[in-house]
Amino acid sequence: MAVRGGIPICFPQFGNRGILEQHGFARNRMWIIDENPPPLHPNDSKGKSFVDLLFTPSEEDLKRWNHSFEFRLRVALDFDGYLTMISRVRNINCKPFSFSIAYHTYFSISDISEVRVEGLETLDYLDNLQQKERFTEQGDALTFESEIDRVYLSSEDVIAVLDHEKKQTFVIRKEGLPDVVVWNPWEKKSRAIADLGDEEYKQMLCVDGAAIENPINLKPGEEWTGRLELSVVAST
Ligand SMILES: O=P(O)(O)OC[C@H]1O[C@@H](O)[C@H](O)[C@@H](O)[C@@H]1O
Repeated sequence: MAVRGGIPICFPQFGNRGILEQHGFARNRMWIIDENPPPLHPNDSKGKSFVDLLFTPSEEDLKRWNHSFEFRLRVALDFDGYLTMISRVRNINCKPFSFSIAYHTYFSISDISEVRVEGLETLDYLDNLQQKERFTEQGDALTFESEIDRVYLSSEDVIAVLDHEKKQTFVIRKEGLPDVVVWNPWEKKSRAIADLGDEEYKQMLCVDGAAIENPINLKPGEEWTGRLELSVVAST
């Protein structure tokens, strides 16, 4: 089962890079509201509407991935339309563990042929369509003419998804998330995905802030923080 839209959290595994189900279990679990989370910086609350969520592994999860953790997620929206998602993962066990994470962000776009992505030029990437082999991107912004499923490595922290037809640009700002996944299933794979209409690939593009190539290591008691901020600006 997958969540086909919004921003599913892939954790503690990305894709099939591990022993767990595709993209890990966090996206298919119930998170609870965290009434009293450890404080964040005051700027993360000021002028924002937000909710704090908490996910801890069930007995069943622990049988398959034997690491106790607390995953806190703040989802905040401010008056200017900035959406911020702050993840805090704490190791509450007595042994270290490592994990991967991706904010699997589905952007709604006018038409895949009208969109380009800036910020990934000249980077190395792992191509999931070619056994995760490593390639280097050319100097141009990314445009789309066929299926794409890549993990771009160690990018700058600002990526832009420009939509010519809608005359708008999604701006992705990320911290603690060095990698960027770009995914569009295109026509053939869309037909095989039960919860995606045959033509819906044209109106979607996933661009995820992620930490995949180098998993994050947490010693007992340590906490990792990652943040993703999305905004939409008018463009020509
Ligand atoms: O169908 P799922 O599990 O939501 O995954 C969708 C896609 O997610 C992408 O992030 C992966 O790179 C693709 O390989 C995968 O097909």
